[in-house]
Amino acid sequence: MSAKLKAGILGATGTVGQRFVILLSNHPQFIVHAIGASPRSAGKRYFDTTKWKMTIPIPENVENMLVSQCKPEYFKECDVVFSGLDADVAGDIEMEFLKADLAVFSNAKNYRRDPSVPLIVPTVNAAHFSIIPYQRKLRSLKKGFLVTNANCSTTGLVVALKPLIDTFGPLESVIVHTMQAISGAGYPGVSSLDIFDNIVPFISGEEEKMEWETLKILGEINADGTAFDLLPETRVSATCNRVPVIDGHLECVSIKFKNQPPPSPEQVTHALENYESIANQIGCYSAPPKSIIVNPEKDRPQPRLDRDNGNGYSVTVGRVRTCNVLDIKFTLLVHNTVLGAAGSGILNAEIALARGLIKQIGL
Ligand SMILES: NC(=O)C1=CN([C@@H]2O[C@H](COP(=O)(O)OP(=O)(O)OC[C@H]3O[C@@H](n4cnc5c(N)ncnc54)[C@H](OP(=O)(O)O)[C@@H]3O)[C@@H](O)[C@H]2O)C=CC1
Ligand SMILES: N[C@@H](CC(=O)OP(=O)(O)O)C(=O)O
Repeated sequence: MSAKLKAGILGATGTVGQRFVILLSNHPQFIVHAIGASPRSAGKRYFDTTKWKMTIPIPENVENMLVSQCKPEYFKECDVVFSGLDADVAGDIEMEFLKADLAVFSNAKNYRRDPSVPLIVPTVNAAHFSIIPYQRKLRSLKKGFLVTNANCSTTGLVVALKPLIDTFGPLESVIVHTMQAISGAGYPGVSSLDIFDNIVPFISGEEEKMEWETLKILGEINADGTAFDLLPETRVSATCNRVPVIDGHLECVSIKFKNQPPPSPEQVTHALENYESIANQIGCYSAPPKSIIVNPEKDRPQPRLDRDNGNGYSVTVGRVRTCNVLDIKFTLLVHNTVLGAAGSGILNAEIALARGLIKQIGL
């Protein structure tokens, strides 16, 4: 395959869409070919209709592109379609794109629980791509498929839990408290009067998503690639808070292992530091050199200082220590719009490409 694959972005004007635009500029395998948003934006130049909130300018190849409606006919030349659509509309639109036999990588929550749709955090459960042949058969697709990535807070959590389960066996319980950035709520999102000088101890639906998605992602796919088995026996309890930070979700995690006695904090640190994901092993362009960075300083990770580690694709862990109630506790940080959203979609597409699942249109 020589030329770059043509990428479409649905919801290109939004918080996640803007991150897609940044991460795809200068990508060696994908080039932005079509962008879509709501009827409010359709027909306008990207520069004119987007409330650009990134700290670097709009890439030149996209600023003058015309935004189209999110209809498959405008994206039929795209080899891959990334969706950063609002969940209120993602369900219907993504299904139309799937029916048009396009390869869709979705950030929205709508299909994460679908039994034939994989929920993939690229540095955790790339093995779940094996459901795609079954999904295609089920829906009579030749080259299209739908892959979802996870809720942003769930993403950070499962990256840290994966090497611990692999090394020390099943977890009995996980208790997590989040401090989530405002960019997680999109734009304009949380009103300044609610979040300035304040913390909001509620994010609608977030705790339920963390508690359920963790079990699908860390569970197994069955031997014939036709179903997911949720992680058995592990109970997850999440409490989610919105804090006045722009990007980067911080999470305080306590865990109890099934096998006793549990590993020491040093053994846990070693397992986290030495974790290598499939995305690394196959040499994906966006895979960070280390999926997990353990920072030994006593007051890290911190959102402003650590969210860009691994270009936003690494999860940073710190404060690994004994828990007096469960076994081990630690703090982690995930960049919510990179690994927690657009970055996962792109890295998932890189893995799908390496696995031969994406067929270039016109070749
Ligand atoms: N922000 C984050 O950290 C994360 C977000 N997600 C998920 O990603 C998705 C996008 O989130 P986010 O970027 O924050 O949201 P935003 O509200 O910032 O952006 C929403 C996007 O959807 C488009 N849109 C709205 N209505 C329609 C419509 N009727 N037809 C077509 N397009 C429409 C908007 O276009 P327009 O500008 O024209 O209105 C905009 O491009 C959501 O499903 C969210 O849950 C997932 C993980 C993390
Ligand atoms: N709810 C997350 C962002 C998000 O949109 O998540 P989801 O894709 O699971 O709906 C946050 O507020 O930080």
